[in-house]
Amino acid sequence: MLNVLLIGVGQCGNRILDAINKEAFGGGMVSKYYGKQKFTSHVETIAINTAVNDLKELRFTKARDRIHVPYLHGVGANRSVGKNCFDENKELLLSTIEERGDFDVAFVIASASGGTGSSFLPLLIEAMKERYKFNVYGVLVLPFREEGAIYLQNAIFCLKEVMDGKADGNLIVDNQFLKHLGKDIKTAYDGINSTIANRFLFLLKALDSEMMMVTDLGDFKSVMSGGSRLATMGYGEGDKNTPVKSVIKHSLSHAGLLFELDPYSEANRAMIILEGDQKYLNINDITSEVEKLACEVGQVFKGVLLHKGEVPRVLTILSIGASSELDRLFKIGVGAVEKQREKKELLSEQNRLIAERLEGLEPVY
Ligand SMILES: Nc1nc2c(ncn2[C@@H]2O[C@H](COP(=O)(O)OP(=O)(O)OP(=O)(O)O)[C@@H](O)[C@H]2O)c(=O)[nH]1
Repeated sequence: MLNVLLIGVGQCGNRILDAINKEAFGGGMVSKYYGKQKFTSHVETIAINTAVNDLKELRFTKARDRIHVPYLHGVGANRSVGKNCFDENKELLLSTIEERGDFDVAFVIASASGGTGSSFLPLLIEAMKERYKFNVYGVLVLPFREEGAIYLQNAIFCLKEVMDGKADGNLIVDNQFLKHLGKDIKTAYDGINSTIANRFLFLLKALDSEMMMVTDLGDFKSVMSGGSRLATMGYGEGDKNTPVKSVIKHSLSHAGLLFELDPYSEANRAMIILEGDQKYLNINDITSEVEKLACEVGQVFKGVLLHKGEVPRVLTILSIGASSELDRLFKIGVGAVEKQREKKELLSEQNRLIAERLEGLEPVY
C-alpha cells in the first residue's frame, strides 16, 4: 500500500483538496469524521493557507488537516510577500508534514496566479525535495485569461520557477480551457475542481494497483519528468457499447484534456491507464491506439485495471514538450508585465512632476 501526501495551498489549492476529500469520503457532510476514504492507498491531506477564512470555507477536509499560516487575510496576490511569508514559516510547515509520517509520493496543489499558493508551491516543493527522499509533484492551476495583469504575470513567473525547479514533474490544469464546465464562475470552479478530484482518485488507484500490464510510480515519474517538466491529464469514459478506441481517443481530445494540447505533436511521453470489464477492453484496439500515439510521441506506458461489470474508462498522462498554448500564455504574460512596468513608470514620472511643481511652495491660508 502506498503512503500518499496531498497538500493544497492557497484558496484554489484548498478547494481542490476539499473536492478530493469530498470524493474520497463519499460526499456526506459528516463522512469526514465517520466515513472511510475510498483510496486503496493511505492518503494524508493538508490544506495550507495564509487566509483563515479560506480554510473555514472547506467542508470536507478535517479541522486537523487545515493549517493556518498567520498573515492577516492572504498575501493579496503579491508573490514577493508570499515568498517572505513562506521563508518565515518553512519550519512550521515541514514539521507539520513530518508529524504525518513517511510517504512514497506527494502532490502539492495550488493556483499559479494568486499570491499564497503560487509563491509557496515552488518553495515548498524545493524544501521537501531537499529534506525527503520521496517524489514530489506540483499540480498548478492556470488563470482565466481575463483575470487581470497581476494574475497573468504571477502565472508566468510561477510556471518558469516550476519548470526550472526541483519537483519530479508538474501537472497543469487550465481554468480558461475548462471554462465551459460551468455557466458562471462558481459553477465553473466546482466543475473544474470535481473533474480534477475524479482524475486524481483514478490516478492514485492505478498507481496502487496490481495491473494487467505494468505501470507504476517509476513509469509515472518517467512520464512526468519528460519534456518541459509540465504535464497534463486526459480522461474518457464509455458505456457498454462504446469501442475502447473511442474512449482512448476521447481522453486525448479537447473534450478530455485539462489543458489545450495536441498530444500527437506536442506531448513528449505518455501513460495510458485503462479500467473496466475485460469484455470492453479489446486488446488489439488498445494496442493499435497506443501504437498510433507512440509513433508520434516516442514513449507510451500502458496499464490495464480489470473490474468485472464496469464500463471502460481511460486516464492519460501526457508530458508537454513544445506547446503553442504555453507559448501564447507566456506571450500575454510578458505583455502584462510590460504594461505594469509602463504604468509604474508613468506614475513615478507624474509624482516627480508634481513634486517639481510644488517645490519651494507652501500652502497659503
Ligand atoms: N479551478 C479553480 N480555480 C480557482 C478556485 N479558486 C480560485 N481559483 C483561481 O485561483 C487564482 C487565484 O488564486 P487563489 O488560490 O485564490 O490565491 P491564493 O493562493 O489564496 O493567494 P492570495 O489570496 O493572494 O493570498 C485565480 O486564477 C482563480 O481563478 C477554485 O476553486 N477552482
